[in-house]
Amino acid sequence: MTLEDQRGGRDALRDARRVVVKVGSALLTNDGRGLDEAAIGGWVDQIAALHRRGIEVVLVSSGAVAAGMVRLGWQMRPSAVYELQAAAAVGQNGLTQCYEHHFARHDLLTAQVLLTHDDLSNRKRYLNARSALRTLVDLRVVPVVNENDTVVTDEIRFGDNDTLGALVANLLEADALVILTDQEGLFDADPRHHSAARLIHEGRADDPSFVAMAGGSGTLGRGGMATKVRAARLAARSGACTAIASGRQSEVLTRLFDGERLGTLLSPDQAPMAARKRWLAGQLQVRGSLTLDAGAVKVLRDRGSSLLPVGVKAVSGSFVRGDMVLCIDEHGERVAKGLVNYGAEDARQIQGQPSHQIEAILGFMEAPELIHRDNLVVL
Ligand SMILES: Nc1ncnc2c1ncn2[C@@H]1O[C@H](COP(=O)(O)OP(=O)(O)O)[C@@H](O)[C@H]1O
Ligand SMILES: N[C@@H](CCC(=O)OP(=O)(O)O)C(=O)O
Repeated sequence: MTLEDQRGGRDALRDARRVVVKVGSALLTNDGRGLDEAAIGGWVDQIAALHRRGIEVVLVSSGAVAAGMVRLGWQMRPSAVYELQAAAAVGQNGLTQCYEHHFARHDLLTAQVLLTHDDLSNRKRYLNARSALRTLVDLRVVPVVNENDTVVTDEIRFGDNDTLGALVANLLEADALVILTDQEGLFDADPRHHSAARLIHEGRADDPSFVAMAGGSGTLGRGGMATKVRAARLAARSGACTAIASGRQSEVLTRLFDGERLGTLLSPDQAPMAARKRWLAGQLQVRGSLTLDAGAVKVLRDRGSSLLPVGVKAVSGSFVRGDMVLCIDEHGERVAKGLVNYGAEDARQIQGQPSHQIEAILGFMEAPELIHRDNLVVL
């Protein structure tokens, strides 16, 4: 990797506007039990500082099981999935309270968002989660995301919130994913077992040699570095770079976003916008098509605008909200592809109408656009 590449990678963090910060269990708990409230307060202070700089932050936080164990008076982390789920359900309240308390010191509101991996692969729920998170972020609220542990089993068993962090970065097309853990970053071997292990400073997210270096966790049943490297690959698909760093380093977040060379930075192999568009285009099968009038074709192509119902002349196919549809011009030529906000029946009713009429026609309004520009790829 050239010096130029290294600088470029760190610049991506310095220029980031929307970021996902994932705080792992290994870090949140001192000894695998209970929350390290003072440390949480420190990360909250840094996130608040990023907020003041105008950076939008979504937090993905583990720690529910650990907090629940303390509340229930359990000394040992249970191995039965149903007990882990019970602990997570009890502990999630403590986790939420802790974040709420610390963010309130900075006059910031938090929102609890519990998701499963399935929510993010189902198209409709994907769009719902996306619009809810975006609205929260626009309202300057800090979403605190965790796995919905009472309805999943695999994730709680493998303790992997790294993947969830990457999926949220994809969902929001974040510029960066920061994974805070108990190690300084990715080493060329597990530093717990190899004292001579060396820190990887920068690399490509899809470099296969990193997968070989990354081992499991020190603690039974957690993802370790392997899930972090995989998360970096996943995040790169929508153009996000991933930083893996120690949450114990002072001012780690603010320093990373100042462009300081901390931890490991894994970058996408494509320019973020190209990666983002390719990711969107490759998402799904096309389920239908919208025929656009000449004015809509022009604003989509020239200005990258959203598609409003007023610019649609015909709707074909049967699709539901969240499906991918093709936009064509009046001669049948392909113009764009995107995730549609309304199902085919509703789209037929609102085609050609101004957005302020949507509610009167359908009795509800999901969004003023038929396809939001962020969900649209011009072909
Ligand atoms: N190559 C590696 N570099 C750094 N840490 C590694 C590596 N391979 C395995 N690990 C282990 O991964 C652990 C961090 O993962 P994990 O315990 O799942 O943390 P978290 O709860 O923050 O997700 C480290 O404590 C370390 O023992
Ligand atoms: N969702 C669970 C476990 C998630 C978890 O531990 O993930 P990780 O931080 O990646 O090791 C919790 O909040 O305790």
